[in-house]
Amino acid sequence: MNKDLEKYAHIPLKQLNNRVWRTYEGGALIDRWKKTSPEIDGAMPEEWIMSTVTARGNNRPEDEGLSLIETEDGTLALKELINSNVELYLGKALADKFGTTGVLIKMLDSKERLTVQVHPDKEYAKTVFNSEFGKTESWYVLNTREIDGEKPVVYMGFKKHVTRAEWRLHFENQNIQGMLDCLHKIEVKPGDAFMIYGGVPHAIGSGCFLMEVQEPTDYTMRVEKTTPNGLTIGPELIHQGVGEEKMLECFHYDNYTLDEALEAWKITPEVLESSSEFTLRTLFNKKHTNCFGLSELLLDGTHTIKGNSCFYAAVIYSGEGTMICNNKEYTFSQGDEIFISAAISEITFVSKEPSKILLCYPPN
Ligand SMILES: O=P(O)(O)OC[C@H]1O[C@@H](O)[C@@H](O)[C@@H](O)[C@@H]1O
Repeated sequence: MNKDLEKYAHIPLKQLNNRVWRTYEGGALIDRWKKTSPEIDGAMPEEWIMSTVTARGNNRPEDEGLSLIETEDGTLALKELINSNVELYLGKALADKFGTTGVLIKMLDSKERLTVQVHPDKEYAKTVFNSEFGKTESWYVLNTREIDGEKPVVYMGFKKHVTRAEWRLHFENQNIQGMLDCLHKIEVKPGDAFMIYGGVPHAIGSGCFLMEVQEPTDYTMRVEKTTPNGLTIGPELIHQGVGEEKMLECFHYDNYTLDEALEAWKITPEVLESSSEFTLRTLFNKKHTNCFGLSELLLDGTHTIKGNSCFYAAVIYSGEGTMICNNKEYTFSQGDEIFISAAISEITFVSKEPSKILLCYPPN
């Protein structure tokens, strides 16, 4: 424990940009959101937020994915700050239960379709990876673009006719169109929100800029050995070292009509509180999962957020203003990613321009 680092638990902490390599191309809309130019689609299509976990890629830097914070003591990993006093930063409940943040947040922008994939549920994660966390995730679509005339879509869930044997055959034959035809294809627009539980097959189509709040692991089982852009995916990234047979067991072979799929996974946001100065909406909450939460604050004035003894992250999607915290004033603006530790009992956000602030919560 480093006592000197405890002081940072009492101020809002802005993280440095934190782009991560993936197998798919994209990222121009992350540049646009960050107001950096030129806006470039490339191999770093994700921004990882409040990350205390590293990314799994081949021949990539060992600490890729870890969030860094600029402080008076220099640039420090968020993980190091938290470890200086886990209870102070994360809150007692989380400190006792996991000892880590328990959540990972990403901004993801796809120029090409991602590979068809699945993530572990908690049971698979425990038995196969000896991990407390699987990778249940959620998508909140923020912006879209049409790429090569293709409407933005996502794929999820097995259609009614799909069997385990058919899925295996498509994998063995690398029949990508066959795999895509097994899944429901859903056109998306900004504001759409989906839960993607561990075990559910899915793929994000091209042209989706979304926020993903998820369990904090990077376990992805991919069934495509070549990406749409022609990149070869090595065995390690196909099955994470557990072999193809075990990889195929990660899927839940449940079948859905399109209506059943939408009913199970598409979320309707609900207004929690509103006034002439703000609207607070919940997207993902206890009704959907206890792994994480996401709310959205639309601010045109002042609103105070009381702490509830756990940390959260405020991601500024648009707008600018000030935050008043422990009698000091700090600025916020579009593109900021702010860690607010459990030690902060309240923060007052005052907008200078109408602002959209995404509030991401840990497990509850
Ligand atoms: O398989 P690649 O292209 O690396 O993409 C992996 C990405 O897939 C998405 O569906 C999400 O699960 C992201 O959290 C993940 O980073």
